[in-house]
Amino acid sequence: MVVPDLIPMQLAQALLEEVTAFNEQQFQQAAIGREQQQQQNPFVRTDAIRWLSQQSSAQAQFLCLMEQLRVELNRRLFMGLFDYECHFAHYAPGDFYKKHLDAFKGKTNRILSTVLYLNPGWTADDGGELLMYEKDDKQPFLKLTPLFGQMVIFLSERFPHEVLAAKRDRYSIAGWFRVNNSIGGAIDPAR
Ligand SMILES: O=C(O)CCC(=O)C(=O)O
Ligand SMILES: [Fe+2]
Repeated sequence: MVVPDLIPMQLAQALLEEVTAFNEQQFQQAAIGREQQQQQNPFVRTDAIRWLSQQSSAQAQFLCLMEQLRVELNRRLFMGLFDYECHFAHYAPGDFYKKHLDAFKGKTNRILSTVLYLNPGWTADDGGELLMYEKDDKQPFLKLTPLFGQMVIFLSERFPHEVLAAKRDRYSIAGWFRVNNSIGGAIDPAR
């Protein structure tokens, strides 16, 4: 699902101002894999991330809206979503994220992926598209320009996707609605 304006434009603007004001030390190099198996792999992805928290009113407002969406998805679609985690992402010119799934069946608590784009004045010529694939297809069924304020929402286990390199700095908030897999003393999600 692609939604052009899920959140108020003023809030998207405030989030953009925050993400562009962070310096390099306030980002971390993005990794792949879960918890202890986490590793950095510059052949797979080269973006930098920073997890959202209640540290600013814009972040708190965004998390609050996503909480409302979680409750509504559970109410109307019985998705059993337990929580939501998300991070800012900065792709410098040339950065990419190769084709991947956000979750693997039976090995995940991530159910629904969301990406909010924070790139005013982005044109087709800037690159940085999100390519979405059906299972084993070689050709994407969707090539999405990361337009300001636009959010894409998709099933984490279902759609492989990739981020093409861009000519400009590319900003977004990537997030995941998760289920609670805690069982027999093993707490999952961890936090
Ligand atoms: O930024 C995007 O368009 C997608 C990012 C992504 O696939 C991820 O962070 O898992
Ligand atoms: Fe992804």
